[in-house]
Amino acid sequence: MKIALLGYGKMGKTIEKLALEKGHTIVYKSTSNSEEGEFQEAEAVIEFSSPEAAVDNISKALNAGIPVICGTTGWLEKYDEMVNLCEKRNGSFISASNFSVGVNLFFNINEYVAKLMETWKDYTVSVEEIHHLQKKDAPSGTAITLAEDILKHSEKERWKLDASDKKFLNITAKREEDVKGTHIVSYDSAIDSISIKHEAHSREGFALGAILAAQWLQNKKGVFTMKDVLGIKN
Ligand SMILES: NC(=O)C1=CN([C@@H]2O[C@H](COP(=O)(O)OP(=O)(O)OC[C@H]3O[C@@H](n4cnc5c(N)ncnc54)[C@H](OP(=O)(O)O)[C@@H]3O)[C@@H](O)[C@H]2O)C=CC1
Ligand SMILES: O=C(O)C1=N[C@H](C(=O)O)C[C@H](O)C1
Repeated sequence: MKIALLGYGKMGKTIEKLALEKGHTIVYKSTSNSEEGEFQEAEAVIEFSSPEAAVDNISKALNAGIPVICGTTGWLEKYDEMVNLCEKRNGSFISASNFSVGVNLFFNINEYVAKLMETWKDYTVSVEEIHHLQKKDAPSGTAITLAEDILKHSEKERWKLDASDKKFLNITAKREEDVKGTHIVSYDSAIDSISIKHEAHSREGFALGAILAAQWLQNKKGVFTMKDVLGIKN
């Protein structure tokens, strides 16, 4: 597969290394605004850049008729706009807050636990995420996905970063040296606590998932999720 990397930082470089090991070719890589024509020969665009750059990059790739895998977080208020553009262009698009297999399994575990805990009102649910010091967005995209899945089974109004009011689902975001990505969902009562945790040991899981998604998307049209790629059912 001929891959264009829009965003060539920590993730772009990890994807390049693993893609080359798997026999793919990197035909283009960029750390700034691109013109559509520059990556026209790519069979997949893999976009891991910044919240400010993602929409422009995705739009250019969809307009160029190239399947897009987007891992960038922090731009989701424009997600529907990108879905509409993909449909208009008869394109192919997958965006995920987290491409690792482990986290996508964890999403299902989270929903299962949320359903189970729905009737046990003595427990207060909260989400905590810990990432490296360079991360630009907070809370993480993964924490937002976890919170939104919990909210389907909760009376909380919505999630909120550093919420003290019990009507909100509290998300805490911590930044520590070199943490690749840790997410903890806790249910606390006066008597005890229950928690589930996912901890990434490297960025390879995210990168492998993005390459897998790019391969899976070849010759498919539409907007898909990582659950489609992995065949995970709710
Ligand atoms: N969905 C998932 O599984 C995962 C998602 N992420 C997300 O991916 C994104 C990138 O993460 P990470 O690689 O760690 O971040 P980095 O900061 O290490 O890399 C981002 C790269 O994007 C470049 N960039 C900035 N503007 C543009 C632009 N207009 N076009 C192309 N590239 C641009 C930056 O260049 P410069 O340094 O010159 O500014 C940099 O090379 C983040 O949003 C992060 O949250 C991260 C891991 C997993
Ligand atoms: O910025 C990161 O590093 C990560 N970002 C994603 C997120 O915001 O959830 C995924 C992963 O946790 C690493």
